[in-house]
Amino acid sequence: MYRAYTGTQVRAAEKVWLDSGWGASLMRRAAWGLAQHTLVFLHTRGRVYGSRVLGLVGKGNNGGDTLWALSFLASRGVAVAAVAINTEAEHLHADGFAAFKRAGGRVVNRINPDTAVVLDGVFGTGFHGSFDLPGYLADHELHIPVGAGVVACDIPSGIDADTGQITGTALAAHLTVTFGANKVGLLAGAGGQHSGDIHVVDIGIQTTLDAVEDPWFVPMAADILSVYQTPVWDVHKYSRGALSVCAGSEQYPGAAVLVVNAAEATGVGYVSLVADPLNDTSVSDKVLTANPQAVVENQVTDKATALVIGPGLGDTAGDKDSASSALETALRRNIPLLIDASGLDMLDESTLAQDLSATVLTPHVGELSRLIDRLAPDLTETTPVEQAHSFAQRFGVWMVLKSADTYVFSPAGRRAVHPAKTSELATAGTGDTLAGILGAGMSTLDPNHQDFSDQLFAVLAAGVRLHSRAGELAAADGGVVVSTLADYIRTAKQR
Ligand SMILES: NC(=O)C1=CN([C@@H]2O[C@H](COP(=O)(O)OP(=O)(O)OC[C@H]3O[C@@H](n4cnc5c(N)ncnc54)[C@H](O)[C@@H]3O)[C@@H](O)[C@H]2O)[C@@H](O)CC1
Repeated sequence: MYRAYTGTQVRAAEKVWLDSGWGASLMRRAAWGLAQHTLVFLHTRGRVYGSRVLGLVGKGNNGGDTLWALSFLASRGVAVAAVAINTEAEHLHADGFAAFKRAGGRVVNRINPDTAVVLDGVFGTGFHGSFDLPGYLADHELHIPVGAGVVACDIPSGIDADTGQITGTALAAHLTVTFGANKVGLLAGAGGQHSGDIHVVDIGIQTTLDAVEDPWFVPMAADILSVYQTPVWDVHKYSRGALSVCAGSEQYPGAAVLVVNAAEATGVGYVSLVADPLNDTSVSDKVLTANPQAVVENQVTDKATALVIGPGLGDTAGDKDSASSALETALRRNIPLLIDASGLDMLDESTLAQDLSATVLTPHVGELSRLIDRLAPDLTETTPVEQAHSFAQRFGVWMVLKSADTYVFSPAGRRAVHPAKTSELATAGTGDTLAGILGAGMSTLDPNHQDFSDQLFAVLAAGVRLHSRAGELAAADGGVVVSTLADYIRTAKQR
């Protein structure tokens, strides 16, 4: 996993250096990095010498970076110009503007149609509230040529660097050159859809960022390998994880099939479906047809090392009794427990008062909202991401929030974000698949291990990445069909 930071955290880290007189150096390093990446970008799109680059420049330090970068580009034979946005030229960053003019830069109020690259340097991490940059450009007849590339300085203007929210509108960048570290606003929410390729420029504040106690973590492909790889040779079926699954009903038998298929594809030693075969075989027949190796048991047995409960559960009295007993057993035995979908409706004050340090809730945004209405109506946070973070800490429970992006929150407030990679996973049944993947990973953990919390965090974040990677592979292969997603899990584990 790599670390990403909120804009606020990066600004705080920068301040340490600014207060000791390093401001000008930091800006020059940032601008140098922006210029170098812009040169490479120009090169891939055609020529550098004689090409035109125009800066959209605001009055703050983000504009200052951009003006300095334009001055560096001019020294490589690029024709540079700038438009002052939402301010007058005399209010632009003084040193940056002086360097820009020394380099032969011109302030203009039209965009030359031959412009190859537009640098977006209107707002950076100092942005707050709302701004409509595309609207501003249209109002001032500043038309970005159709073929021009857009390179954002630090962050596309108008994105909240803490959250990725865009309250107004923003220009979508082909490339964002960001400073110090990757920012959550470039990865999450709408911000993630506007930042294009991201390049991080080291401006010399790394030691300060390393000391930040609550960064965000972002899972990578390498985490799938390290967490979900096939174990060493001296294992047996139970030590590889024995997952109990309490899912499916006469009405929704497919949910249980999807959970079990995904768990098997992820790699688990033993899967047991909790069902009463004497009562109703509609679920167990389907699970056994798809997975003959699965076992049907009428309770969570002592062999189980984790339980997934909730997907597709029915609402008959028998279904509810069986699910309550499974939930109670898992909590009493303190095995890792994943509660999804209708299982979330089983939570009440008394469940939430128990030790939930090995329990993971996996709501989507609608389910989270219902959970909060029912069990924490006094939460003051307003966005689902903040609410899930707060809910996890209040009740000492793990949360995996499923939205376009997926978020992981630990009871101690540790947090990970997996940015949306494909919208193809927004389809019924993918949540059941995720539950199966995470359940398989959780079944290998021992809640009494001293590193359990770190291990569970890694299992959840890497599992979310694995699920997404499977979706990406399926999408590239013609589209996600949930019943075959498990096949792509196997492939995703190997790459
Ligand atoms: N000072 C330094 O040494 C460094 C600065 N850096 C750059 O500085 C940027 C941050 O610079 P600033 O703090 O000057 O802030 P910005 O350049 O992001 O914003 C500039 C101005 O816009 C105003 N503003 C904010 N929201 C607005 C809105 N909705 N409508 C209209 N005006 C609005 C702010 O009040 C501020 O005066 C970073 O993103 C980065 O590009 C980095 O290069 C690192 C080093």
